[in-house]
Amino acid sequence: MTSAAVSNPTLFFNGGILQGEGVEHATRRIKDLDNVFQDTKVFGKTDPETLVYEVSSFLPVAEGTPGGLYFGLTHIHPGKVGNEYFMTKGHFHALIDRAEYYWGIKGEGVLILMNENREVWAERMFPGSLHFIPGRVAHRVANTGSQLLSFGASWPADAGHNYEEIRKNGFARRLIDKNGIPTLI
Ligand SMILES: O=P(O)(O)OC[C@H]1O[C@H](O)[C@H](O)[C@@H](O)[C@@H]1O
Ligand SMILES: [Fe+2]
Repeated sequence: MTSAAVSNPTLFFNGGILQGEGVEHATRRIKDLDNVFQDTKVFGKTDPETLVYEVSSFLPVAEGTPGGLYFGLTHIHPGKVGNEYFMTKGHFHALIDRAEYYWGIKGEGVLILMNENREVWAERMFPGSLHFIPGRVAHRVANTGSQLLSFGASWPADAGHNYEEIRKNGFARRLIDKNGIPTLI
């Protein structure tokens, strides 16, 4: 029981699923990830319907609203295309100076970052890890474990996504499984 002034939250994540009014769900399958993985031969032979990651997001204001804040929960399935881990497309923000937080909730992964000079670095992601992604830095997450990787995200509503740059030129380094060890090459 709660008093009139103390209500239940309208959003919650239960067992990793973001629920509430206005929550949107999206899936990314192999067929949606053209130009993401290096091994095009193995990619072409992979079932196009294979689920790679799922994103649920709460977008309370219209995209582009200054001062608005978005929330996302992403689940990346374990798997590889050749020796490269399942990962997100990755993007710069359309308003490139906008920053973002990611944080690890479940599983093991690596956050891959790249600045505008195409310098790449990476941070280990695990339950409780917190990642501040400054503006002007592209970001992508790979699931390096054998379980689902779940992470949260929060970013400004006017940040937008610039996928084109990464789709065309990729990241300057790739994270591969080298004898069982996640390695940036
Ligand atoms: O957009 P991607 O690069 O595919 O990454 C997947 C998603 O990860 C996080 O949840 C981000 O905050 C979302 O904005 C993004 O859409
Ligand atoms: Fe982002």
